[in-house]
Amino acid sequence: MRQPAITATASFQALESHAVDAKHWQMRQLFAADPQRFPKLTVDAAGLFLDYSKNRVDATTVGLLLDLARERGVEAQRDAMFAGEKINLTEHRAVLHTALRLPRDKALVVDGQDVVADVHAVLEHMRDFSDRVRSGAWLGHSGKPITDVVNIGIGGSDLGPKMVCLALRSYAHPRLKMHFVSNVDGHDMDAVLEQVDPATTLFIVASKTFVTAETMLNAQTARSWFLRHAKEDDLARHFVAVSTNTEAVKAFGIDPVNMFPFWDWVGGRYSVWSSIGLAVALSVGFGYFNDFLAGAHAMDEHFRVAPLEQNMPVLLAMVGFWNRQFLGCSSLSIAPYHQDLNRFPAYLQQLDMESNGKRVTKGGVPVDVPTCPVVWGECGTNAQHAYFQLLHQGSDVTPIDFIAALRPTHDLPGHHDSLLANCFAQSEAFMTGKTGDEVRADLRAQGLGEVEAEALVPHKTFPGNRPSNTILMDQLTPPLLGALIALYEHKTFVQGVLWDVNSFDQWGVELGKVLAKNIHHELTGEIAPERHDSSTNGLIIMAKAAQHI
Ligand SMILES: O=P(O)(O)OC[C@H]1O[C@H](O)[C@H](O)[C@@H](O)[C@@H]1O
Repeated sequence: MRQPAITATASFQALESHAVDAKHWQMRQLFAADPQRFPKLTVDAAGLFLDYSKNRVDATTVGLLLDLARERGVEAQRDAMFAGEKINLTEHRAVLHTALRLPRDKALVVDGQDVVADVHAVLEHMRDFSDRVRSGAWLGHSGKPITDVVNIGIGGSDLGPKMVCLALRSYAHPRLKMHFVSNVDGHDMDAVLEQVDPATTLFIVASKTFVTAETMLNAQTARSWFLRHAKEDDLARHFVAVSTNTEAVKAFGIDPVNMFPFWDWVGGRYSVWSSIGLAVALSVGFGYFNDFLAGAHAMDEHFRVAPLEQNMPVLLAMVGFWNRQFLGCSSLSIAPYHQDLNRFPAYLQQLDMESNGKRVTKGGVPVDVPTCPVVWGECGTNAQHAYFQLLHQGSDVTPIDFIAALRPTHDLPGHHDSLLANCFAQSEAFMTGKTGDEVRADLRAQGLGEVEAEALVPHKTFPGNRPSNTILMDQLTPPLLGALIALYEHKTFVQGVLWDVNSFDQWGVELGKVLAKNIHHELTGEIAPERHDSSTNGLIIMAKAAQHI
């Protein structure tokens, strides 16, 4: 059913009127006026805690935002996704990453097929394989156990497994070193190959389509390198594939016995829960991988049944929408105060920006409001010493999601309190800021004269009133990491529903791929690069000239 333009809905218009004043509210005053603000604007789900009280919202704002969620059909569309309806309209596909984490005793029939049974059959294969590699029963061609695993994939076939392996570092198998090669830039592969021994290395070629140019070239390079040290017959002990494309896997020379399938209803950026997570299962073991799935399932169940007022993904999405729409925030910064979540901002970039980086509705007309903000970030406290300056005093307001674990997974004394102190202090500073009068008083107390003090006041003033969310968990465990990722998946889904975009295609990546193929022919062949604009022609000519030096 075609949705009306969002600006034409009654709830959006009610929000617009409310925002006239509300967007100027001072959070300092909101906190001072209501001692219950923290308990009112916080929520628990699946082991996670979300504090969204440091946003320019109150209970009325949240109520109006939830009216909008209802009017846009978030609940019905959520149910359609969970039921396996083909909500990815431009590709005529269901969207069922949630089915990848359904327990074995559930059933979900899509196109006459029980997908839960299919999922668990592949999970069994992953369990068996990962157990054998981890125990040392799976041997390389010279009879030695595997010591290094190289995941070759890009986008969703890289960011998920890489981020999760890093995040669950403290659960990793001591013998297995994980490597990830994604870039077509040979330096990426080169840096890994120089560290590994062909006799003890397992390559996972991970690609949903098994046609992605970067992955295919990297896989061929790995294969040629391997065959310089071993025989064709040895390949089966060192190369496995993860894909939906059995024919292409066979054509590459990987025995389908060593292939871990998944399905077209799993989007690349939602695929870490599928066999794309094989690297994770190898690193942390199948038991923890299962716990990771269970944590995501707990968040799924919360998202599916919790009333919108207590629904964490919905609240996170709606507050994000408020900031984007009414405060004009065009970017969102992710600040994990956990070094093991180092790759989480990069993971969220693909999840959010590839899903909702769209400008037309499902019906093909322009969305009449701004859509997905730019998502970016870095771990705290490092980020504080790099770009937090701009977040505190720059001319744009950038909301921040702080993410932290209350307890560390290391036992080094003295670090964790300092980390958390910084995390909480930053959200406090973004909210309260520091007024000119406060700066003035400080400077005078330090003994500065009036002229000198006045000259410094504007530079040392913090506007404050800058929004942030804080997401806390007990420890970064497999289930809580699963819940965290699922939280953001569903947040992305809800925002896609508001904007009425298809969050599950990514046509925007295609044009560059086609043009790169053309230019590649020109760089490597005799074709004169004169079909382009003068800039592109000029760059191609420079590259060709340099290669002939
Ligand atoms: O897994 P693959 O089929 O190799 O795709 C890898 C990636 O490349 C594509 O260009 C898409 O933009 C991503 O959504 C996808 O995750």
